[in-house]
Amino acid sequence: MAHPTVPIVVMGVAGCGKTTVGKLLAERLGVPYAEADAFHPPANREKMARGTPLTDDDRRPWLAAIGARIATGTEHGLVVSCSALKRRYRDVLRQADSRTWFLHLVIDQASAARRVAGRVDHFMPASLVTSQFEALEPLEAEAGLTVDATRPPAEIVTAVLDNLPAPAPASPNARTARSPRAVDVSVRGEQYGRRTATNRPSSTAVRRNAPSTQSSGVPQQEGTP
Ligand SMILES: Nc1ncnc2c1ncn2[C@@H]1O[C@H](COP(=O)(O)OP(=O)(O)O)[C@@H](O)[C@H]1O
Ligand SMILES: O=C(O)[C@H](O)[C@@H](O)[C@H](O)[C@H](O)COP(=O)(O)O
Repeated sequence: MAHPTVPIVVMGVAGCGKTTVGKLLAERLGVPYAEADAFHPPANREKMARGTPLTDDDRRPWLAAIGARIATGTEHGLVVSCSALKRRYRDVLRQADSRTWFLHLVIDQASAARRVAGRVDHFMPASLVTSQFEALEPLEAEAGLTVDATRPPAEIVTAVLDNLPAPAPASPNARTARSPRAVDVSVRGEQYGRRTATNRPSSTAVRRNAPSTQSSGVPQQEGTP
């Protein structure tokens, strides 16, 4: 059965697992999944395939298209992958629906490069991973969750399900709905701030981002428990 949610954007640098985790999360929620790569104009994909990073101007139509998809997805829920590397890119997506909630999959550069290099049939070369980290502005004081991307995908999805805000009713006012309330959750048993009865501790390294909190997560190495 479909589990209606706020629009969820799975964000982070290339190779962090946006597609892998996003698809699994959408499946668990029973909501549609949209892949950000499908929204790139062909010129963007060709540029990246040549090993040239995209500029803000290159990303503008891509973000607008993803925003348009978010704006039409409020009724049935949506999980969309989008690197959304800079805060102002995320602002574009929040403008589409102010309830938009971000899952930042945090990964170290070596692991991301290894994953991208190991991927076959994908236009993104590993040489672009450095530029992705240069552009990255981590999710901070924004509605969402920061999770260690080297945890198993199923564990990451469980952490999301544990922390996802209840959706405001889908309505014509959805675009002006308030953002979820600011709450922190524990990180590997350590208390990083307030917790409420609705937030169960999770064994996955997570941080719930919110407008009044700072994130300071330390990503774990691939394969660590
Ligand atoms: N949590 C994870 N643990 C181990 N490997 C992963 C994980 N998430 C993704 N991968 C692998 O890393 C590679 C990149 O994942 P992908 O989902 O394509 O990332 P992105 O969409 O962010 O570029 C793929 O080979 C995928 O199988
Ligand atoms: O903004 C960008 O520079 C690109 O959109 C980039 O962030 C994205 O990562 C590529 O589309 C590769 O796709 P993957 O993230 O799936 O590797």
